[in-house]
Amino acid sequence: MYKVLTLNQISTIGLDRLSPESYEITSECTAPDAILLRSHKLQAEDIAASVKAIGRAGAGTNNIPVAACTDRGIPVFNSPGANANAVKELVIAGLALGSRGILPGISYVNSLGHMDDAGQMAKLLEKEKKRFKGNELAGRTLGVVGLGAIGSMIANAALSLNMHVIGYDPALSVDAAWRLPSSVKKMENIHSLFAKADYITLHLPVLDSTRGLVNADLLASCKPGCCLLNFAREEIVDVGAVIAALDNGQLRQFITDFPVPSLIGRDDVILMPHIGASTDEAEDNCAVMAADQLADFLQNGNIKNSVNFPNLQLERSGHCRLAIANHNVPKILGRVLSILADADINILDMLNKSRDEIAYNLIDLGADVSEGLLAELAALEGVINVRVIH
Ligand SMILES: NC(=O)c1ccc[n+]([C@@H]2O[C@H](COP(=O)([O-])OP(=O)(O)OC[C@H]3O[C@@H](n4cnc5c(N)ncnc54)[C@H](O)[C@@H]3O)[C@@H](O)[C@H]2O)c1
Ligand SMILES: O=C(O)CC[C@@H](O)C(=O)O
Repeated sequence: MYKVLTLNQISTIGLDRLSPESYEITSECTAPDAILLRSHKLQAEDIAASVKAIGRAGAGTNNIPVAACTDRGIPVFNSPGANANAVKELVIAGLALGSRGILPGISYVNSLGHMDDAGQMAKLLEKEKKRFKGNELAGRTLGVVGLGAIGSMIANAALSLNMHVIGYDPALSVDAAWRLPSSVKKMENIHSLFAKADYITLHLPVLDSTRGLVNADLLASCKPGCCLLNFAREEIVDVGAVIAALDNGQLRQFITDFPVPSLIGRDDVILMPHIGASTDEAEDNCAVMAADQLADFLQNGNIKNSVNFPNLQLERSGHCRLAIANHNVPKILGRVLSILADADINILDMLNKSRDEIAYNLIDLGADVSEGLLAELAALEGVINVRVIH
């Protein structure tokens, strides 16, 4: 029986993938085998020694101490693309809110509760509606920073709204490049994207290299009157610099899913409570993906969509499987194999892959391994953890 600790509310459609015969799902547990979470800020010291894997039902993993997990040989999984459509739809809504007087228009109408004559109200609205005029998106240029799962969907949607789309992504994957229509113009650097776009939308992860990326220097290069949308992460944008750019007219509007107190109460800011992925569909998709990945790791040692371990899948064969995480240095696998050979244990299949400083091995054996042999493998220099899976 595996114990899975949930640290946020996870869709039941996802949790139902973990059958009650094999899994106990609990929101309180001192020795879980795995943790399943959404945006809960997880501290390294709160990850019990029993934890073998962490599943993030969502895209961003900046709420998880990934480096500490890697050191401890714990794979961290996310659910890439599973909530991309939800974010895309909210960004399209953001573009509409940023181009038309929708929110002030609604507030104005709601302020007329004291009127009881429909004819008079209609007359007043016809007189006042010029205050809420906007511009169309068609013909404007949208700059998309980060052309992954979300950015590429938004680029496609904006093209279908007859916008011009330019994009910047210095680490674009081959798969993401295939998803992008050729009419999306790739920019050489982020400054030229900021200089050309009427609307700029951010869809990149927060990393050491992207923290504070949108700063006073970058904002100084944007087209005066530009509208900036941040549905990526708070830390990517220097809010003080955004407020200064709004005050001096460089930016016309800031629309974000990450409110902070200094942004509240401004007419040129639209704030949402981190609801980019808050749809039934996205929550179900993310939970299903995260639960399936955790189950395949716990039951088979397979790894798919980990942010710190190599992807690795091997059909099951033989009597049992060893899953070994080790530091990515020479000779460790050789030593493991020689211990197995000395114990007369036949290897039926195996796979070994590395990613940065970590290596991971799946080894299918023709016979069971004793506790003593497992301890011998675990004690090898460079081995981080060893698991036998029956
Ligand atoms: N508001 C929300 O609720 C919500 C929901 C989902 C994701 N997100 C955020 O959006 C981010 C993107 O999600 P995704 O699913 O598209 O991820 P993704 O991994 O598919 O795409 C991210 C893209 O950003 C690119 N990138 C990395 N560094 C960059 C840089 N310096 N400049 C430009 N591009 C860069 C990567 O190459 C990649 O193509 C997530 O990391 C998360 O922080 C927010
Ligand atoms: O879980 C959420 O509600 C938000 C998730 C989102 O920020 C993500 O990075 O996928």
